[in-house]
Amino acid sequence: MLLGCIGDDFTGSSDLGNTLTKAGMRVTQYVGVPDAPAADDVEAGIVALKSRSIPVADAVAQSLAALAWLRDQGCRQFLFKYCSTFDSLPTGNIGPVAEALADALDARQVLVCPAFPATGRSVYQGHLFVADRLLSESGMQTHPLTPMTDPDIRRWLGHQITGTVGHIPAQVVMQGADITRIRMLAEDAAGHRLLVADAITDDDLVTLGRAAADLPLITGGSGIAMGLPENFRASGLLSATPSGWTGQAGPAVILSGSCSDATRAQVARYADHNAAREVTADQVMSGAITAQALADWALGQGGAPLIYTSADPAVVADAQARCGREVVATRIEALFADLARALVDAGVTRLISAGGETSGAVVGGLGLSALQIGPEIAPGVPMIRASDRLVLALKSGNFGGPDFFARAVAMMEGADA
Ligand SMILES: Nc1ncnc2c1ncn2[C@@H]1O[C@H](COP(=O)(O)OP(=O)(O)O)[C@@H](O)[C@H]1O
Ligand SMILES: O=C(O)[C@@H](O)C(=O)COP(=O)(O)O
Repeated sequence: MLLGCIGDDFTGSSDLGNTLTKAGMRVTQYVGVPDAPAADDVEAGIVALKSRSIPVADAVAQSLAALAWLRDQGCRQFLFKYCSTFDSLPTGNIGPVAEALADALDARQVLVCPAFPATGRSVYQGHLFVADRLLSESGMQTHPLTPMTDPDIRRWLGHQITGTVGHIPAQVVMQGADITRIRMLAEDAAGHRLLVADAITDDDLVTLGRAAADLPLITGGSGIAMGLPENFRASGLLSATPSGWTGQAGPAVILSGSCSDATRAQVARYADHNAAREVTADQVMSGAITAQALADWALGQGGAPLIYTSADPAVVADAQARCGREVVATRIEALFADLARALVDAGVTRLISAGGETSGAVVGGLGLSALQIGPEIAPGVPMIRASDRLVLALKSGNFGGPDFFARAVAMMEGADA
């Protein structure tokens, strides 16, 4: 294994897997820290954690355990993947995990770059944009778990870390990898270890990847990985043969716990023409609905039914105010975990899950350990083979076009979308 990656959620990890696979690496995504060695042919291993919204100390401990396992697999470089919308609280986990990994690796210059231009995320003057909106006006300011109310990534990260934050401006990145490296050294000399890097285009990300060829630790969204495979290829370290992929026939079900604007639009579009069942937070909290009852409903429908808790920000806020943010989230996620297990036990072979925390619960509920990353359904969302009879898609809340669910159902069967 060459590149060792730690993802702070499951959709994010598969997004990273997608970037690395498209750039020609053989990628496996692991569900938590494995207790056995990796297969010999894995070139990039991604340990997917569910550490985005857990207490800081737990996120640090789990990330260090993942790092230790990846080091044991012989990795030469490490990447910490978080969300392209920098999902974290001001007291949150990205900074402390990055600092702990940097300490463990003795890393002096650590890039921090959530940019992912293919999905509209760019970083300019240290500020994160989603398309033409600042992060704090993009819808992310009402995220159920990590409301992003400040678009200045340097300031947000500064709340989280013990050290100081440096900056690599776009004007530097655009001058190429050598000038970028010189700026990184200057930031290091000024005492900054975590360096927020601007990136507006894929070319900027490739430049940053080239500039980071010798760095032990890189952090960011999946975009920051774009330039890394080429560094390994240029050193003659990558195998030329891509791994094969086949689709999966059989029953399909869609589960959606994401409340993002994009997912709610996808839910509305899909529900217009397909069997769809909404589950409310109150039904989950009161126990009025069970996973088995929902599985029975889904299995009785034709086509690929959708079960969703996705709701408007006001509805979510109301449930959280009455029951507590974490309690509601935990109960809904537990329902999705039980539901996923019941569906797969009953013969479902294609499962699509929308939402990072939701997908973590789904994959956890299925008791999976290693996932093969396949072709892309939409930017940031690959198909994933979980076993010889189960194919998954783990969709980030914000990703995919309005017809994502129908497209995923078709592509996962092996049909053209
Ligand atoms: N109706 C609802 N009320 C309150 N919380 C909800 C509701 N539906 C989903 N949630 C919770 O909101 C969170 C959504 O996060 P996630 O699945 O990561 O989606 P995203 O990818 O959009 O961030 C989950 O913890 C989920 O359980
Ligand atoms: O970087 C991204 O935007 C995604 O890969 C990601 O991390 C997904 O997180 P969710 O939006 O919570 O699904």
